[in-house]
Amino acid sequence: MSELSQLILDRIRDVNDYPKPGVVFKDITPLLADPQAFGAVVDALAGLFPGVDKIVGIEARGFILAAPAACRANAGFVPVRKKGKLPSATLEASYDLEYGSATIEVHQDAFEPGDRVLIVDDVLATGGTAEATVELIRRTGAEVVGVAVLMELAFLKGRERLADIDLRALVIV
Ligand SMILES: O=P(O)(O)OC[C@H]1O[C@H](OP(=O)(O)OP(=O)(O)O)[C@H](O)[C@@H]1O
Ligand SMILES: Nc1ncnc2[nH]cnc12
Repeated sequence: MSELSQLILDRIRDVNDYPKPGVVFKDITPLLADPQAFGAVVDALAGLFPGVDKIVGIEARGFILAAPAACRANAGFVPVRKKGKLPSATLEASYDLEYGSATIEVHQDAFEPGDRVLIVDDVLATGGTAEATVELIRRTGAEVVGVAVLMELAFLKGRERLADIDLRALVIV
């Protein structure tokens, strides 16, 4: 196992039965509290897909990783937010995730024509959130070059829902 993988795994805490019975929640707050680990993760995410124009972060935990990664990669940051939070005209998509359902939005004018876009999030579980985000970005006319996550929960098979996407995870459990 790589040094980075170990650094990450040692700083993600399992919380049983949160937010619902049966769910093992991957709590990234210990990792975020460690500046060396946080910095290494941001650097790694920013380096996975060189040359992207925009990095999209998904509210809320995705913002924590995607915004510094965008800065580091010299790319623009675009927020995908839960419904009702973006002030200008939006596109929206609804989806199910491991423990619920939600509707997300992006500003219609968030991308330039032909923008190459990377989606960054903390956890890929069922893949519902990432799949809906890919759909949203494609509807704007921009190109999704990949999805980069800190942690993939392989047993939930989210990767199968993103068959046409270059999906990279810093750790897979
Ligand atoms: O692969 P999926 O089953 O779709 O689950 C993954 C999503 O779930 C979490 O977000 P959540 O909606 O809990 O929002 P939060 O970031 O505000 O905690 C996580 O940050 C991912 O975005
Ligand atoms: N098990 C889990 N832990 C943390 N975030 C998640 N998002 C979806 N499933 C999750």
